[in-house]
Amino acid sequence: SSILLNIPDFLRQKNEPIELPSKRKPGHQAANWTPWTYQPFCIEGASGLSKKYCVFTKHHAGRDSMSLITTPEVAAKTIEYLADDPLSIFLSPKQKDKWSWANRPYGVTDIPGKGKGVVATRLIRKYDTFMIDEAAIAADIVLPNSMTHSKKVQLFERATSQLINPGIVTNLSRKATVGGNVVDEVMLMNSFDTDVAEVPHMALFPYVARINHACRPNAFVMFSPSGLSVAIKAYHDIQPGEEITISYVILGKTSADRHDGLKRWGFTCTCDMCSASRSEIATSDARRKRVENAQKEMTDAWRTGKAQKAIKLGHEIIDLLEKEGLTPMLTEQYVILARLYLALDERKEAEEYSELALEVLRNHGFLGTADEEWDLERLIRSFS
Ligand SMILES: C[S@@+](CC[C@H](N)C(=O)[O-])C[C@H]1O[C@@H](n2cnc3c(N)ncnc32)[C@H](O)[C@@H]1O
Repeated sequence: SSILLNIPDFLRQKNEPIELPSKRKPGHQAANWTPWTYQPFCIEGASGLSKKYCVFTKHHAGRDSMSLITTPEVAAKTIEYLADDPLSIFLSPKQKDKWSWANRPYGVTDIPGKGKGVVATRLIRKYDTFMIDEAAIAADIVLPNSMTHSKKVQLFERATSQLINPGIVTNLSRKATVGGNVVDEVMLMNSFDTDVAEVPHMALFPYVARINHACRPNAFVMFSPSGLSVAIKAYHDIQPGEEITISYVILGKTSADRHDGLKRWGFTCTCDMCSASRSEIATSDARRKRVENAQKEMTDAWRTGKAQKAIKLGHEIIDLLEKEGLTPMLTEQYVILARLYLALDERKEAEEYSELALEVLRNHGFLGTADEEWDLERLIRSFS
């Protein structure tokens, strides 16, 4: 078998009840698997893949505890992030003072046709950060393909059972029957793609996992540098009673592409845009297709020295994005226009578009929480 021997398991007599590996006792001399709470439990990948994947659990990390299913290399790189305080990452000192985990402006409730969902219980203001969450489980994305099903299930079950509160994960299963498993019923339908130590992982954020998808969402997800915590921010004012939604797929896609992107989540989307009339969907798709084509034309025009044409296309794209309500996608266009104007030595226009880009970026929280100085040059440098 390619399962690496786990000594405590190996020594266990047949029929002996399965026990979790012993936890480090407080004050006890640290074992060599520090800082993890349990001895890492490892399984090799499929034959031909030399990588081994292990479960690394840490209690009192994240919300209460966190399990990573990843390579020892990635696990080693995440150690420096385990004590991160997500409030300091996502909130300004003033916002942090006002933050309360108990007094949340939303609740979880049944939503017809979608299972459960999250609904605002108070007014949530445009650009407010109103939910902060930390991964309970994060797993290397190649795992679902590179291993036999039973090995995967073993790793995910171990990752879950070693958490302080496994219910936070298992409660997300929509199956009423017992005998299911975490990977098929919870991870695949509830996790988000995130980079951990620059390696793509799927991460389960138990509170965010209750937020349903909408193609024109009222909120969005921001990841921390470690990829292990997230903040949810409002795109616009959200009224009490309104369902909170995020997009599970990249913004700006046509209905067919959104449909493809949502396949792995295993549901037929019933959001406003998916249930709109054929003609409304066609109008929106036509604009989005035009954005894609105009972006290509703009790049070509720029490459062949037709700066005026590129600028004209840039304005057309901005107009289409505004009509589609795709504000976050405007920043890139503003930056491109700033660069084009700068190249033509039209400094005033360049500054104008740089200001517009910075405003959207700042509002969305992408410039961090500190009052750093940003100007045209720095903006262009960071985007090139
Ligand atoms: C991340 S979970 C969201 C919370 C979930 N509704 C629950 O009850 O736990 C994703 C699942 O919610 C449902 N869902 C999310 N967005 C939906 C939508 N726009 N239309 C229909 N079902 C949706 C699907 O069953 C999907 O697999």
